[in-house]
Amino acid sequence: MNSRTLQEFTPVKLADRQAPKLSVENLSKSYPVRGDRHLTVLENINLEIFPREFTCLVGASGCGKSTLLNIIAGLTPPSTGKVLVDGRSVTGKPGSDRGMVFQGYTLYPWLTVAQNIAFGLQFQHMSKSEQRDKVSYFLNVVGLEKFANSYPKQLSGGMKQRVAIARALANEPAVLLMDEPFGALDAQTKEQMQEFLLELWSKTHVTVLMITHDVEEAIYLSQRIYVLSCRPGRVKSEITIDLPEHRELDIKLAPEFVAIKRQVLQLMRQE
Ligand SMILES: Nc1ncnc2c1ncn2[C@@H]1O[C@H](COP(=O)(O)OP(=O)(O)OP(=O)(O)O)[C@@H](O)[C@H]1O
Repeated sequence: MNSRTLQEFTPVKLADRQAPKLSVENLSKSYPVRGDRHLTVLENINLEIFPREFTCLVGASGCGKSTLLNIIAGLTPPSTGKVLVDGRSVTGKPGSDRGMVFQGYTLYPWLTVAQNIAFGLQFQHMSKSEQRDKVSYFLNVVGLEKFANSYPKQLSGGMKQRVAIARALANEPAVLLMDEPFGALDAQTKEQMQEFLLELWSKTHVTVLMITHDVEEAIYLSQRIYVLSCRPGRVKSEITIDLPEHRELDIKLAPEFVAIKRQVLQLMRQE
């Protein structure tokens, strides 16, 4: 395989931060409402996401999280401000720089698991054998080798999201954007997927920006959390999650975890 392998990724301590991988600068979004009035959904948002960091954006329902992620992905235009990946302004749909995983299952039902993962690769200059190598590599990464020839309808919800994550990772995005990827899963599968995602991140150290309204999920997965205020959505607080990088699910019961959860919930309740 020509592309880098997962083993080549090594974690970077927050203290050794490089230039941000993704920045959002002075971004606002308004929608026209009746007459000549406007509804401001996002106001003057500034974010920096650093290489190999897992960052979550939390906020109450309706505060503009999906709108912000869709703007970063290029699916919705901002009213003002800009989004930069590696210092370059980005426009247009998600591509090789920004991979996207949505809450709903977005696999192509007529394609097998392997074909779904390969989907984006056909648009890259890559030979068939390179594509095959890459697909089997990412099938292995998400633990679905035995399901390569299955169709999405034969998979559970958690497995479908693993395929969606593998498809996004196969394009080697600079940043992986995730919009409530486990929102549709039952509580037990959700925890299994959180464990899976954290393990995957510790192997790949891919740069992730994920939105969720589940505070526990955000703390468990992230190194840093941005808390959004509501109406309009503004960055209310930035919290560094000072927990060990290797986390078991039981950490959710640890006093230091509960203290961070209390802090974040209090910030959200003040809305
Ligand atoms: N196309 C649109 N036109 C007008 N208002 C919109 C449009 N899209 C979103 N909004 C408004 O923007 C606000 C933020 O919506 P958004 O879906 O981004 O919030 P959210 O934080 O992701 O919510 P949730 O957690 O419930 O998914 C809402 O008040 C919504 O009604």
